[in-house]
Amino acid sequence: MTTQPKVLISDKMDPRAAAIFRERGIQVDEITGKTPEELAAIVGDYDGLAIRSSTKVTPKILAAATSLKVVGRAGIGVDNVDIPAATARGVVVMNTPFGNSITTAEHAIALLFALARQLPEADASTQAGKWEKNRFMGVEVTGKTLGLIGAGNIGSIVASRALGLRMKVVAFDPFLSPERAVEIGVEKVELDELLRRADFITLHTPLTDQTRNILSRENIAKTKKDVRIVNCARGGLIDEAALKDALDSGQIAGAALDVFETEPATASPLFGTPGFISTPHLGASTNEAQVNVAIQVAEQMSDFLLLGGVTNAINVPSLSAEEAPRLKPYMALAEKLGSLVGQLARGSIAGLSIETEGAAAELNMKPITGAVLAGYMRVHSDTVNMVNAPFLAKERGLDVREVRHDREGDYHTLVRVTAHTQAGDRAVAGTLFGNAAPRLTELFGVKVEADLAGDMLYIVNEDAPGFIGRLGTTLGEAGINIGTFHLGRIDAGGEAVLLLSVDEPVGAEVVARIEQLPGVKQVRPLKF
Ligand SMILES: NC(=O)c1ccc[n+]([C@@H]2O[C@H](COP(=O)([O-])OP(=O)(O)OC[C@H]3O[C@@H](n4cnc5c(N)ncnc54)[C@H](O)[C@@H]3O)[C@@H](O)[C@H]2O)c1
Ligand SMILES: O=C(O)[C@H](O)COP(=O)(O)O
Repeated sequence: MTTQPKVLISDKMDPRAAAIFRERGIQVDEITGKTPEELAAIVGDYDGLAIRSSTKVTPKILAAATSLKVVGRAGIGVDNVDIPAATARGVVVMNTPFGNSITTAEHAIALLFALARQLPEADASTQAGKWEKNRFMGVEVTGKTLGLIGAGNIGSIVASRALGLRMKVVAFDPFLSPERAVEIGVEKVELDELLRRADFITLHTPLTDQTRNILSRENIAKTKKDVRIVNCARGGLIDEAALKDALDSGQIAGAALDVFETEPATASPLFGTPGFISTPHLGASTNEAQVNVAIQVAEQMSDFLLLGGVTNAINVPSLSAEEAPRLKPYMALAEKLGSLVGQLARGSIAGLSIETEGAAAELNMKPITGAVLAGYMRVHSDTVNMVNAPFLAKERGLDVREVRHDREGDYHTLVRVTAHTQAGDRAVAGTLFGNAAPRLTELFGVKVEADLAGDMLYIVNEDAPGFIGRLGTTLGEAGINIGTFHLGRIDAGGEAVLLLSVDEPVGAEVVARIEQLPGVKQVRPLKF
């Protein structure tokens, strides 16, 4: 007799989630508001953990969750889940990528109006018995320019609403294709131009290494005087101290934050600053959105626990039980190649071609393509997964081609990913050693043999004597240990490509020092 799976709902969720679990024969407990220690003490009993943003699924919680098979996030952001730790423990992490997008976009628009007309201050003043009609002079939004940082699901909905308000929308998003920009009615611009032109700025990116502090002190200083800023995405996208200084100095006219660097934000230097508005991470808090995400997460988790079906998983591909063992190493290879292309991309990529050769050509290509796209797009968005990556690629106008070759090549099995850019085609390829271990074999026309794992460093330099010694000294002086070293070149004395694995990330300062070495053309830290 099979035992009934057990799910713990550890954050406040619409009751429909628990009802669905029960209807499907899953035991469910709703225990919310626990400290990490209290959660660690009880989580070991459960096969599934259903959460929103309050529960932090840390390595400690995962270590205590000895029966856990799936974490279901009723919402979008999974930055409260340690994905590598969950993956290492074989725990599937799934989210509901679209259920609360409209609601969050509407909150951004609500905050935009609240800033434009100083609604919270006017309300407080009126209810305090003052009738300060002359104190609150607002601005119209009609005809104003909205700067959208991040034009994904939520950003594009915000754009549609802003266009309806007769605003002009300019967007900065490296993944936004020119065609998609036209489709959603925005003008694609670089960040500096957005900062210079926008009367209102709204942020809709995940928090990644690239987006952290995207509104830094330096960038806030580049904004148009009297700009108004809205953040309903993630704390950490804006330098909060710099925001406070810009409000105090009058550089910016207002700022509305739904999300904070540290949450719950029960104290902040921003509180009480004139022109500052805040809400306690309410972006997704409407009845409609909470019903959507609760139903969706409970259905997805039940399908997984009862039937093995995988939908909207962040860390595993959707696969049938028969295909899984053969495809698994290929998907690891494909994801690494996609990630390599994404991390080394310069400028906009119009399309990707994915080719298979030898044994790989006999397999179902869809999961391989999904893994390439997930690796490629995850560099910029932690919400991309195997299931939604192909959909998002299509939506954003990325031309994806799959080619299966019958020919025999140098390797018994090969996957090649070619990025089509304005500057030409750039290809990377890899094979499986022992049918299991992913190995890079070709990097932009240069033959290499390298694992893609952990922290790495990519360097292009002029092939000349003495360089490797100077590079070793520079890394050594920075206390960075080299793990493996792979060198490839087309011709002696021409251009050489180096791929190093290093024991710790190479920071911006060390990268700058390497860039100063004679003959160096490009340096890029990579992470796999
Ligand atoms: N406040 C809330 O309650 C609430 C609710 C839902 C979602 N969110 C957050 O909103 C954010 C956006 O969600 P989404 O569903 O639109 O995600 P999404 O993945 O659909 O869109 C994110 C967009 O950001 C872009 N992007 C990535 N890196 C960028 C960079 N360096 N510069 C500019 N753009 C970049 C991506 O290309 C993508 O188009 C997420 O962080 C999510 O967690 C907050
Ligand atoms: O990423 C999300 O979906 C939002 O931040 C919503 O978070 P919440 O579920 O805690 O409201």
